[in-house]
Amino acid sequence: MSALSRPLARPLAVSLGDPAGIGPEIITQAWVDRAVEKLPAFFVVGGAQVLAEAAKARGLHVEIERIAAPEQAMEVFRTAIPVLGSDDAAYTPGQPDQSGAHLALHSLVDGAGRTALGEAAALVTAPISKTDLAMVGFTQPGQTEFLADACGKEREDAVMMLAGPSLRAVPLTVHCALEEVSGRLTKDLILHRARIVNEALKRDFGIEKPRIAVCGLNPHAGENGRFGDEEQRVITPAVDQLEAEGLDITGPHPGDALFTPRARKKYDVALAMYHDQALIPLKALDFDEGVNVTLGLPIVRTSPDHGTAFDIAGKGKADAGAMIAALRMAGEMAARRQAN
Ligand SMILES: NC(=O)c1ccc[n+]([C@@H]2O[C@H](COP(=O)([O-])OP(=O)(O)OC[C@H]3O[C@@H](n4cnc5c(N)ncnc54)[C@H](O)[C@@H]3O)[C@@H](O)[C@H]2O)c1
Ligand SMILES: N[C@H](C(=O)O)[C@H](O)COP(=O)(O)O
Repeated sequence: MSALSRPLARPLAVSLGDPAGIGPEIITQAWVDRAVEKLPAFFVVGGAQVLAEAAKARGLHVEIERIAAPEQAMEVFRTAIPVLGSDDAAYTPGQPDQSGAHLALHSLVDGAGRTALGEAAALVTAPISKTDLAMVGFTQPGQTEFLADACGKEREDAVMMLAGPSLRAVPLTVHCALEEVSGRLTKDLILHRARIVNEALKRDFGIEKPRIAVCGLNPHAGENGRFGDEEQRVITPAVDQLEAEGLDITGPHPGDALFTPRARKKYDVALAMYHDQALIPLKALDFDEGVNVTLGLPIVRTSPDHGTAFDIAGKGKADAGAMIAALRMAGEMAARRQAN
């Protein structure tokens, strides 16, 4: 048995996400599919009643068992969904409220804390609503920044990557208004995040020499300065420096041309300049299998690429594929770290 196929010594922690979203139903679906999908053992932090009702609404027959400590999940997972902690809320699919937001926040905080303490092999977060969490005291733009804070890292160190079967893409700037992107895009930011991506693809994905392709910001990568100068002023100097450091990196490439099927064969990851430049191609290609993974942290964290989907919650329509992919990827990354 290779080190990577050895079972994980600890379970994954799964945070519930907003209980009014599709998180609870796709978690229960993933548990039902655990054997077919060969998923590692996981426990959910809080929400036993929410999970039971979400499963029922989806027509799933699941057992739910409260556990007192994460290690109990390894055994319990075979026969029931292990749930740690007694936090709960009413199940009101599609109708988020403050008590649900409190539950989502507690689940995230506790799951992250336990993973950082080594009680779980990785953290898999179900989707939260940033708007609703902000109403109960969540101050960060998203879970990525929350986890940087929780792990005692700088915000710049936590790098969002979206990964699916067809593409890996990193937005170098993330949750900010489009008009702020140019100002936030500095040479230092590109250098810092590209180095983190390079190391993480080696360490967590086993890619010996990652091939990195960098997008321009402007149409046609600026068309030699006719449509903007960020390529000449900021992006090209950063790419040149990274190349001189020994990274296998090219660009800036026109952002549209970089996502054609032919171009995608030539790199392992695309560095995009802003959120939608990375997430539109990823979600267009791989929505039902896309994973949001945070690079650069001491813990492994993944999440499905979609949001709370309040419009379909509780209706039996939510596809659990991205959650299953997030659980699988977290298990593989944790196994790789366990082996090294
Ligand atoms: N990982 C996360 O925590 C995460 C990711 C993205 C968005 N969000 C949050 O979710 C909320 C809603 O965001 P949004 O509307 O932009 O995106 P969304 O992904 O929730 O929904 C977009 C569309 O895709 C559909 N959809 C989403 N997931 C699906 C699934 N598994 N199966 C079938 N259809 C699915 C929805 O019904 C909707 O029509 C926002 O508050 C946002 O901040 C959270
Ligand atoms: N930008 C992410 C997406 O659309 O998939 C999403 O908002 C999640 O971000 P956090 O993981 O930082 O919450």
